[in-house]
Amino acid sequence: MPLTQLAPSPAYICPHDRACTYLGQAALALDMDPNILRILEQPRKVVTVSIPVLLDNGEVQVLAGHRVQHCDVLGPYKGGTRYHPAVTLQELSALAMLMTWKCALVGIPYGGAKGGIAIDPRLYSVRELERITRRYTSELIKDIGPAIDIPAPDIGTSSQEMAWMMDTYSMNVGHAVPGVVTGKPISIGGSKGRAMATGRGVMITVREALAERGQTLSQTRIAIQGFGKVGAAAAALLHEAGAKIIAVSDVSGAFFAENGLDIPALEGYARENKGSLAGFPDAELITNGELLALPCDVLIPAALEDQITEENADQVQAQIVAEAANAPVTLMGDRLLEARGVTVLPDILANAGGVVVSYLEWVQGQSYVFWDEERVNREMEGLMVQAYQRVSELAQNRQIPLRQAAYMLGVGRVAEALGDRGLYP
Ligand SMILES: NC(=O)c1ccc[n+]([C@@H]2O[C@H](COP(=O)([O-])OP(=O)(O)OC[C@H]3O[C@@H](n4cnc5c(N)ncnc54)[C@H](OP(=O)(O)O)[C@@H]3O)[C@@H](O)[C@H]2O)c1
Ligand SMILES: N[C@@H](CCC(=O)O)C(=O)O
Repeated sequence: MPLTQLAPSPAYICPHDRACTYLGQAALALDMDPNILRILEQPRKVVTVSIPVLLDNGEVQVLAGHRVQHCDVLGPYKGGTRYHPAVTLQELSALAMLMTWKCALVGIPYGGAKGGIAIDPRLYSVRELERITRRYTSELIKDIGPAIDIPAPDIGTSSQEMAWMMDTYSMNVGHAVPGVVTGKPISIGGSKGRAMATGRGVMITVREALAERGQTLSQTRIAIQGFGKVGAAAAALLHEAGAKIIAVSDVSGAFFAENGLDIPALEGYARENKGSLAGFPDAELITNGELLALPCDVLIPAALEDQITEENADQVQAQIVAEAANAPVTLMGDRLLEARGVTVLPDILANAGGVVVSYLEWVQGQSYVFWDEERVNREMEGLMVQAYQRVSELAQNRQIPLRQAAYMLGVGRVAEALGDRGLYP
């Protein structure tokens, strides 16, 4: 297919087609060999396994577990494991591709992957979740490993699932293999700083974007959708840096305070309330949709995909949208924001702090040396600032959006490596 046929079209709406559209744009701008493009459009391996799980009531439920491995040209596949009812192979395929560009953009030697199971983890007991995770890991035993594919947390999973995965893998091979997952507890080789890493990376990219406009985080008004591992960490660090967090949300709704929320109070409330913000008293309850349209300087979607679309992009009042979530803006939403002059900090840049510290965790584990948190944060900040500056410089030189610049850098690095390794082994 000629490259010109891959120009963006509103018909490309599903997550995988959207990812391919951005890839196609980058390929055109890079004048990339069409054979390389054909290879990069498809995942290299898609694994679906059957997971029979014994429920606490004695019934057996059979779940489908997936792992999509997009590209391992630069190193082992890398990416999160998602437990969420909306998980589909097509979604994982798009998210795996994003991981490839993300790792390449920040210059870490990984490819891209994503795995998941279409369940709502809140409907299962801890023991059921353990059985699901262990069986999922056993079924994937030949497809994961420190030199093959290294899972990490994503929506609905945490350091606990990573500990079960590490233990199951280790039992299968007969010795402890901490490097098979990242985002694991510190007691079994996790890294200091990993829990806050994605939120810290978001804070750093927002800070850099503001600095380019001659602004600082202090008193900047920020709305954050999602108060999970990423959203809550971003809120805490931005609040600490002096920003005014005027709204945060979870599935129960959004919580707004014109003069700024008390983020430590929200964190404490969520901790006491099984992670939920439902019923938080010291804020006005609004909807997640209303949060996206609040007058603010920076909007941070940190929950699910497809939150800013052609339906609501016109209502966004922020001047900067920082994609803490993966793919929170649809293709048409992105075009509308761009047309209105809103700066979008793309997911593969803005949320890369998590995988950067995953890499640092893996490096520490491989070398049996563990760093203090200050060192981890410093190393991560160096890679994030460097990536931001390269993306911003290319965007300014070419007069293109930051997303296109980020894709050109990420895709370009992978394409170069693919060409150097040889296309037709
Ligand atoms: N974890 C990482 O290291 C990492 C790194 C890079 C990117 N990301 C991306 O960041 C995003 C969030 O991941 P996470 O790890 O923070 O997941 P998480 O810990 O499971 O948190 C997800 C958050 O989103 C909220 N949410 C879910 N559905 C929602 C809805 N319909 N409307 C509003 N809020 C909703 C959840 O609320 P409830 O708690 O009430 O369900 C929760 O606050 C994902 O796109 C993920 O791929 C994660
Ligand atoms: N799930 C996260 C983290 C991946 C990792 O650390 O491997 C992401 O989307 O970037």
